[in-house]
Amino acid sequence: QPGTCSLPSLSNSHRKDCFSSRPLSTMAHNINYLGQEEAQHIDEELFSEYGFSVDQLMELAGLSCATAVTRAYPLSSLLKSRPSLLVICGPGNNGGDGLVCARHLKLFGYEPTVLYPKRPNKPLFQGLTTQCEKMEIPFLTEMPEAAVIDEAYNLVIDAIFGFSFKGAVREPFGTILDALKKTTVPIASIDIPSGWDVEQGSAEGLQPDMLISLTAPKKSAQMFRGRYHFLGGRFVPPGLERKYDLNLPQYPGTDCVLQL
Ligand SMILES: NC(=O)C1=CN([C@@H]2O[C@H](COP(=O)(O)OP(=O)(O)OC[C@H]3O[C@@H](n4cnc5c(N)ncnc54)[C@H](O)[C@@H]3O)[C@@H](O)[C@H]2O)[C@@H](O)CC1
Ligand SMILES: [K+]
Repeated sequence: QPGTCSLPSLSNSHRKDCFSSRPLSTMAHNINYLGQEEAQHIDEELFSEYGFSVDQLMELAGLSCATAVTRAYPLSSLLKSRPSLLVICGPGNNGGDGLVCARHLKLFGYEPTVLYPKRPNKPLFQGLTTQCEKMEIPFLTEMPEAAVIDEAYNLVIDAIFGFSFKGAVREPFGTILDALKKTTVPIASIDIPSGWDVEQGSAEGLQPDMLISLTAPKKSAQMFRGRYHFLGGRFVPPGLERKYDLNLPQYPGTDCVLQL
């Protein structure tokens, strides 16, 4: 039931139930869940051997995320009178995906607001920020408290950390993740639920309602217990898919996302 706001139960028994009842499509497909290094190697090869640029893939990744959000939380299903969303962007490429996603969601009729506390001093991210500003997307200067988020937004998009996250969370993101853990509005995580170990996940971490895996799911996606798991980033060349034995399911028609 798209758009309802109850969070999934987190009990261990529930976890097992969910795991064994994963949709047949994913199990039958035997998708290769990537380790952290594998994901980083694929990333490097896309640029070095396959001739892509970062901004090209980021655009496709962010568009996939925005499209997946429209599938799981269509405008008509949102509970608040305004279609408000909070997009929280981190300091790396996952944050860049978030900025692209925010821009497309605005074009799709949503009202995103962005929090972007650590901005890399690189033309790519400066350009993406300018594009959002020109799209009249407001930027917050500080993280709202959990109660304020619950009051103001229908959904939080977590674009804080992706597959390069390692170690203990450094500020200001520790405070941001703590506030997010207290919110009750659904969270949609881009690529990895932020703060999760890329391979092991995190039982005490965020429990997003939605996960959008890009290129291929990472190992921690097996611990995802939310309602919606989508695959996006439909740009993998066949040679790369064979080399890493990705065994990706087929995207329907011309779609840029696939629900797993
Ligand atoms: N190859 C692919 O498939 C693509 C990947 N893209 C995105 O790129 C992401 C990976 O991007 P990056 O490699 O830039 O890395 P991330 O965006 O995962 O994060 C790296 C940033 O987080 C910081 N960081 C890492 N650990 C931290 C910690 N413990 N506390 C605080 N800060 C920490 C790093 O200093 C760095 O600034 C993917 O998850 C995906 O979202 C897309 O943009 C394009 C296609
Ligand atoms: K994330």
